[in-house]
Amino acid sequence: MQTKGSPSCCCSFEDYNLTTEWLLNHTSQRPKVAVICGSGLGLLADGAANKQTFRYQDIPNFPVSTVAGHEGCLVFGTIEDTSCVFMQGHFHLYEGYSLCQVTFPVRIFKLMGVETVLVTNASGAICPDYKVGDIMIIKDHINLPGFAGQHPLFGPNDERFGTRFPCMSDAYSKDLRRLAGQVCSELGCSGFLREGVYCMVSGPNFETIAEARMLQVLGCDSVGMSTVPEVTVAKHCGLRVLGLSLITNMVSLDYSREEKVNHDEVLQIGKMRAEVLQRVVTELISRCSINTH
Ligand SMILES: O=P(O)(O)O[C@H]1O[C@H](CO)[C@@H](O)[C@H]1O
Ligand code: HPA
Repeated sequence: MQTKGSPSCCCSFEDYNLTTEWLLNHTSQRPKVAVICGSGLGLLADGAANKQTFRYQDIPNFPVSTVAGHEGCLVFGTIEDTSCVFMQGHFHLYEGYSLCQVTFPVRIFKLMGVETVLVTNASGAICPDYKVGDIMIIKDHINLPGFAGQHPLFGPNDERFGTRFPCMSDAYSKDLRRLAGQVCSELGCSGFLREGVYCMVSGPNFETIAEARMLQVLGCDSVGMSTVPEVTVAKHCGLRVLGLSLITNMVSLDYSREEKVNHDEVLQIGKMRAEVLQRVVTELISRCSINTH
């Protein structure tokens, strides 16, 4: 496999197979649900039992995490009867990885037998009604880097994973969104629960005010630097997807606003909401298997 910075797909089917075989030989878990933990949200794995952890650097072909708040561990475990795998830390374009590398784990999960992917992230609110600490069920997304030619499915299509032209109008499972809404209200989160449109930007800088205003005009409710590539690849290979975004900051839409966003603040809000998010994720997973596609 090529290293950082490749423009289009740099992973062959053999690369995916080798990593899958390695993992299947090193764990007896056969996960049905994968959870991708966003910035500061690695604690989501704490709800699992019978945990077995691998550091990314020890897994053949796996990229490594380079950003604070991303532990860089793959954790297998069980929640009730459901076997799961948690990515404590995911990868970003701004780290210098190609989108093929960013999405590499998703295809590994598919080959391991995963059926459902739960993506989580930290994002900034564009919608002025949102508040810091809100949990947003992702209803839809805008792939801004994709418009500029940065797309994880660029290059020859491998039909073993999916079709050349995947449909994205139902990227986020309606059933799972409904279930997430139910679980959140049962756990007392209705007061800070939202549903909205997430927009991916490449980062690593946070938005200028003019950019933020543009995103608002485009219909975005929140903005972040991840998730969309993983969801696109997951949907391409037939996985069902649920996305939860934690609103960690308000994006400045106004030149008179003095606050400046920074990554430490993002991680701090992650810590503040980690426990409640963990309960939501654990409950969702325990109910996932009894809910069909
Ligand atoms: O999307 P995740 O990785 O959760 O994190 C978000 O927070 C980081 C910026 O603080 C960026 O990585 C952005 O994408
Ligand atoms: N912008 C982009 N990415 C982010 C933000 C933001 O305000 N907050 C967390 N990730």
